[in-house]
Amino acid sequence: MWTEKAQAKINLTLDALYKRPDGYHEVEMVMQTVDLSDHLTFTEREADEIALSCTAPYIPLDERNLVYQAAKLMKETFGVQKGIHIHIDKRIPVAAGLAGGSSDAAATLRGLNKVWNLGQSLDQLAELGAKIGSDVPFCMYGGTAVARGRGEKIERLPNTCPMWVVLVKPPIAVSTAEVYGRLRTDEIEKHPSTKAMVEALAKGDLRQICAEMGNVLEKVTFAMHPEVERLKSQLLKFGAPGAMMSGSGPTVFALVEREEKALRICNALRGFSREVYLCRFF
Ligand SMILES: C[C@](O)(CO)[C@H](O)COP(=O)(O)OP(=O)(O)OC[C@H]1O[C@@H](n2ccc(N)nc2=O)[C@H](O)[C@@H]1O
Ligand SMILES: Nc1ncnc2c1ncn2[C@@H]1O[C@H](COP(=O)(O)OP(=O)(O)OP(=O)(O)O)[C@@H](O)[C@H]1O
Repeated sequence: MWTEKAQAKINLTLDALYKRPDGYHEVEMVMQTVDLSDHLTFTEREADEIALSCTAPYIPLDERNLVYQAAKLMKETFGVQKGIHIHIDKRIPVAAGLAGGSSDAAATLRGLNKVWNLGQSLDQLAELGAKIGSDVPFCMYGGTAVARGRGEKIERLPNTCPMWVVLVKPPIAVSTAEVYGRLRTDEIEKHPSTKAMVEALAKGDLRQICAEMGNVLEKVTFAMHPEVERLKSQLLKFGAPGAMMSGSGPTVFALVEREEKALRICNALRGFSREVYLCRFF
């Protein structure tokens, strides 16, 4: 038996430069993992099959699950003729913009690399993970990083100071494909600056980090779901120095330096939302 943690991520910046001929957007994003994680347990089984179980009842346990896809990819790539049972203890909210599925897929590649003794490096696993989804390579490494290309080209950054993060997820699901599909890159008013965010992180200056946050998908998701923008305004109203939507949403997050203040904001938000999480950069 082997266990792996799959960390959630937030986007500190998300910029889309243009739509590529392959349908994906060329992006530039500063990404950060937080200590909110799914726990995956791997148990070898007799029959040469992939079997999944999950604590969340509404998640598919077949080929639609990114964990299944990751296990199948490992079996096919390395010709493994062994069975595996993977249990997902789901703690990351689903379809939230927190890369839950992508991080589970990355954890599956890492886990099976160990269980089946395949000897692959993290870089090799990240390259393989890109076949499953654009966020998987970043999730392979975690920490702080710049992601480019369609998200799969990762430049790792040194760890920054461990800020507190308040996450709030409204009770709606957002399709990443639909949000990107509605984005018009020629109409983007302000592109976030990767360079300025990287400098702010290197200094560990929360005010500056908050000032440099930007996500070009916010406008699209806010237009579809005004309650997401309202939650962001509430985070700011309750005293967060900076707040933004993560990925394609609908989760919004606030960065806070001190734990007491983060707890105060969490408590205030609980009056408006059932899904409020307190975590830290990880
Ligand atoms: C929104 C983010 O989560 C931010 O980190 C990512 O950019 C999306 O990552 P992801 O969910 O792993 O995305 P994928 O599963 O690869 O793609 C889902 C869909 O989003 C759109 N997509 C995704 C990534 C990208 N750079 N450009 C896109 O236009 C495509 O329509 C694609 O079919
Ligand atoms: N292991 C998994 N965990 C969660 N959802 C999964 C998983 N595998 C497949 N899915 C499906 O993928 C969809 C998106 O879920 P996920 O939690 O990965 O979204 P997300 O947090 O928005 O990810 P991203 O930020 O990468 O776009 C859900 O509708 C879910 O049914």
